[in-house]
Amino acid sequence: MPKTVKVCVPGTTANCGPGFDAVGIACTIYNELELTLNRSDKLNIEILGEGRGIIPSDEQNIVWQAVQAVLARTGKSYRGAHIKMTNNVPLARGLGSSAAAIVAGLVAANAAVGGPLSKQQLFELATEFEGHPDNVAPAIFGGITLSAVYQEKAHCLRFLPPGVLEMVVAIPAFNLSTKAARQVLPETVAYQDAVFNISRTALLIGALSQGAFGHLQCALEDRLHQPYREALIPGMRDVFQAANKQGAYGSAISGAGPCLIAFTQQNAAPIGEAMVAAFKANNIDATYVILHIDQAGARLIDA
Ligand SMILES: Nc1ncnc2c1ncn2[C@@H]1O[C@H](COP(=O)(O)OP(=O)(O)O)[C@@H](O)[C@H]1O
Ligand SMILES: N[C@@H](CCOP(=O)(O)O)C(=O)O
Repeated sequence: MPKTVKVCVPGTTANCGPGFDAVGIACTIYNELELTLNRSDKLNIEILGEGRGIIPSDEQNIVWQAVQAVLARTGKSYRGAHIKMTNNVPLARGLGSSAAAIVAGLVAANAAVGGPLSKQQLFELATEFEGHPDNVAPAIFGGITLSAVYQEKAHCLRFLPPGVLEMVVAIPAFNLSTKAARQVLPETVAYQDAVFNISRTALLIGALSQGAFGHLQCALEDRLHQPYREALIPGMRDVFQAANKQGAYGSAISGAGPCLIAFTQQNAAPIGEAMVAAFKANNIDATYVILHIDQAGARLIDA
């Protein structure tokens, strides 16, 4: 009887303002994946929840491609599988659905063949797949992650802030693929803008690691991606202002957008409602969710 493995992987919010392609946070919104490898040559992919009817259910599926990458790396060969995914992370909204899918495939395949690869090896594979480490790092390790690629190897440090930090995410009713949101970015930036972002990123990590959240208003400022992506997210500045007016510490684009995220320790629901109303005033329907930091990252659960 082929063994079924089941994994749970968090969605993630990347960048956190100035930390473009480097900072990420695992969030309490999850996708689940069941994987059963078999000796047939039939690939059967069942998709429930977000992405049903949209995500490819053949060899093009990135979960299956991630599974194949682990099999190739570990010298195993299976052409048949049953994959069942139950997705809560919305697609192409800036909450790391592609990273969650890749990490789910890697972690499940590794477990299915006896767990030969370490978390660090899975992180390196995941970074190659995704092209940037900031979503896959928190999806694998949980918490707040700082990552960089050095000599073709992905490095990551993870920490948790002291105190409870709530994340209010306004989810507008339109998609924005990360690819499209990267295409609007310039090839080069001004020296002053680079310096501006270095100071904000340094302050951001200090504020998050020390629980000095009062610095977030300044620390979430960014000049490397948000100004260029603003045109793709109608009402962005109004939504930030609405959240801040309700007492949020600060706000940013979640990942490549279009979700916008506000950080707070109180008043989360009024902040979410104000963000939705500000989107509405710009003719954009939206909903909101209140998320916390997922501490564990991708994990095996009982099948
Ligand atoms: N569970 C999944 N299984 C397979 N592919 C997925 C899954 N979730 C997302 N994807 C792929 O990732 C794409 C979205 O990735 P991306 O544009 O990076 O946005 P984000 O990661 O912010 O949600 C989807 O259009 C789809 O092709
Ligand atoms: N650093 C990336 C993050 C993309 O995150 P996603 O959740 O939108 O996939 C970028 O800003 O392009």
